Amino acid sequence: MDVLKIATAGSVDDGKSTLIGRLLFETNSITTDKLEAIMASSKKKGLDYVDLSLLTDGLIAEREQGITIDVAHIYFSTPKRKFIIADTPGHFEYTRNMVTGASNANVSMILVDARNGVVEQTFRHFYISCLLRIPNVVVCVNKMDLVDYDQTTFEEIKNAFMDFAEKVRFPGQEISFIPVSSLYGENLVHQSAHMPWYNDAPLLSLLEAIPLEQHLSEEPSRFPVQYVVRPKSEEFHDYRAYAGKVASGLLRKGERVVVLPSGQETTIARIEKFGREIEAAQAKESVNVMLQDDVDISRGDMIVPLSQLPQQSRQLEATICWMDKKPLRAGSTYLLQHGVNTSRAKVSALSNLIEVVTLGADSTVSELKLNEIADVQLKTAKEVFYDSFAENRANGAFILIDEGTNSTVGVGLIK
Ligand SMILES: Nc1nc2c(ncn2[C@@H]2O[C@H](COP(=O)(O)OP(=O)(O)OP(=O)(O)O)[C@@H](O)[C@H]2O)c(=O)[nH]1
Repeated sequence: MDVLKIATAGSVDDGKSTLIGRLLFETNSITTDKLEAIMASSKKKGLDYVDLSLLTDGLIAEREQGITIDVAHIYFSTPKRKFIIADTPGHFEYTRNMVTGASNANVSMILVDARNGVVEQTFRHFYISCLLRIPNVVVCVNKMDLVDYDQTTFEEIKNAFMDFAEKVRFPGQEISFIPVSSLYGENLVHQSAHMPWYNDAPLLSLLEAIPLEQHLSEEPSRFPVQYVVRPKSEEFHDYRAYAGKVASGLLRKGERVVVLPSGQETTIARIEKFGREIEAAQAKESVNVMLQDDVDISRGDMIVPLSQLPQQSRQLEATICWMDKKPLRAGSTYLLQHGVNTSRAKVSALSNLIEVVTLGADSTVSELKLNEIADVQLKTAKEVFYDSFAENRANGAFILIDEGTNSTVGVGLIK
């Protein structure tokens, strides 16, 4: 069964936790003991309904204690599909979590409170969804019960959103709107009786029907080597394979390839998956690759087709989303992690600070503060073999790490 990855976003109190809780409840994804616990705490809080937001809020509390993960992943499934929701807190300063949670999402689900309409945070989340080239955006206009299920309110929000979206969306990006009430479970799994003017599918049906990305296999093929397989046993002493996950494209047996960074040419002799030979491996498949010639390969090297070589440089131009309290300044040095490779990188220039709401760009930038987005130029110590993010999501993104604290401080999308 395929898996749809959803990144959620909204401002504080838009109802994200309630929506996710309700979706889990209505798809029977909550265990009896959890449900009983939620019912008990709802009662204790004096509520006359079951507060399903307690379910995901509980996960967030667990996460905050755990410290190690920024984004909670919530799993559920229907007979048609499996779903993973990356739940990111809605607060302004947590946009960074949204960036890390959303980086390989199929869908960005953006919540809008029907009473407040489109707010700055909505623009920001949509802008980031576009930067990350998330192919589907679903805007849930929530709390429709609090605006008397009014169609005009919904249409106005939709128009305001689209006025902005038309300026930043990329070709092929799908945007849908659904009026919902998460508290009462309307238009989530079942059609709402209160909104007969809305004739499209409820949220779950829409999520079940979203096509998964097919284009990954059409991208240039990139195979980063995760480790070299050389069994110790006598019986296998000639066996040598390179294990990894195809980052993009299609890797074919018999294809002429180049090993980077060494530049040695060879041919793919055999591809194995779970010990069985296959003719080709596609994006996201984990396989062992065997080569015709004895080449020297180590972890972090990349196997690419001779006919589709990536760019190669020590100077990168990228759009950066900054995620650290300490601002980014020109001249600073970071660790740049690109796939399984790392290199030290120095910020040589900063430009075009994006004003997300007005879409203006300030060309004179001295520093980049938390949550800000701008263009940077980087000089790396090692050669980087990259594609532009627009061409190849997997090989066109990197993160910047602060060497002192070892934390991720920025996400870069290569131009
Ligand atoms: N009337 C009404 N209230 C709702 C609806 N959805 C959520 N709420 C209420 O709005 C408040 C905030 O909901 P949450 O689900 O906690 O909001 P959130 O977006 O997860 O908030 P954070 O976790 O702080 O980002 C709660 O009191 C919910 O009961 C809705 O559809 N209708």
